[in-house]
Amino acid sequence: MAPDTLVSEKGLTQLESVIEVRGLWSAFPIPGGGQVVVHKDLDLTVNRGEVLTLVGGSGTGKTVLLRQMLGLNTPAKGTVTVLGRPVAELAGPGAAARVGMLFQQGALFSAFNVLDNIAFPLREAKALPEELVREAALLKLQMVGLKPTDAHKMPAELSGGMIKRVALARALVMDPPLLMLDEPTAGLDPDSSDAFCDLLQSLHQELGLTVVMVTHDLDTLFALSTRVAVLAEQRVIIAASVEEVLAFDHPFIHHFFLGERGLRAMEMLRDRKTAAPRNELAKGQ
Ligand SMILES: Nc1ncnc2c1ncn2[C@@H]1O[C@H](COP(=O)(O)OP(=O)(O)OP(=O)(O)O)[C@@H](O)[C@H]1O
Repeated sequence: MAPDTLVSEKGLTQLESVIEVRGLWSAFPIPGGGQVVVHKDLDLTVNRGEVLTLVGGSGTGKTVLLRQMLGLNTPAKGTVTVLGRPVAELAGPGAAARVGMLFQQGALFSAFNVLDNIAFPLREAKALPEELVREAALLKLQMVGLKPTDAHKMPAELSGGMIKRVALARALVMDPPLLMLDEPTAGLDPDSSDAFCDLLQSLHQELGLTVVMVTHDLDTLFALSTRVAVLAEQRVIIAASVEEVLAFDHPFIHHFFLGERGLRAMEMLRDRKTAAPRNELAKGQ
């Protein structure tokens, strides 16, 4: 069976790809001459409605791959297509309507209050009158579990979990179909991390989002991923279900998943399989 097909109740269904990375080479010049090649002939497909998690050792190029999928880095060779168009077209006006990005540090504007941070992409697009901009931003504020009374708080007054929620509301303010998350739960305590995972999962289901995520956190990976792509040897060595990835024989996979914390997370996965499935959308793909 082709990798991008699955058998549904209705028969064989072709999955719709949202991102296609083909033959990608990413390289950076080294001071004094030469270059470091991060990706070499890398292929990856992201399908509509999935939560695809990128994992790999430090320096394997996860962030560079996310940046390539946002059009922020330029391929040395190969192509990146997002929503059927060359990724270079993503940059510039209207980009936030196509892809929402949650950066690792939240990256809020410290001089703007919560509401103005959320409203920023809408104001920049100059597509709506001010009244509607405020209304849309307030709606997203509530969607991420914040209260209207939080609207006028400044970033310095917020907890780590609240900063992530504001950054998420801002990433979603233009209703993009595609969301990229770089270490979404990094820096959060376990309770805030679980709460943020639950929020991401319910938004993924309610909004039908396609999500690409980089994370080192196995709890987050197991809670959210419908597929996992492993970066090693300058390419994606496997992109498959968690179970298939676990069965794949590679030193990084052994180290990452089968160490002490990996075994704990796998127990979680087993518990999850015996309980009601958390991700209905993943099932319906
Ligand atoms: N702008 C740049 N100039 C030069 N080298 C870069 C640049 N951006 C990334 N690199 C190099 O590319 C490699 C991959 O970096 P990247 O940040 O994507 O790794 P990563 O897999 O996300 O790592 P980590 O898990 O540690 O965050 C690293 O060797 C990094 O030094």
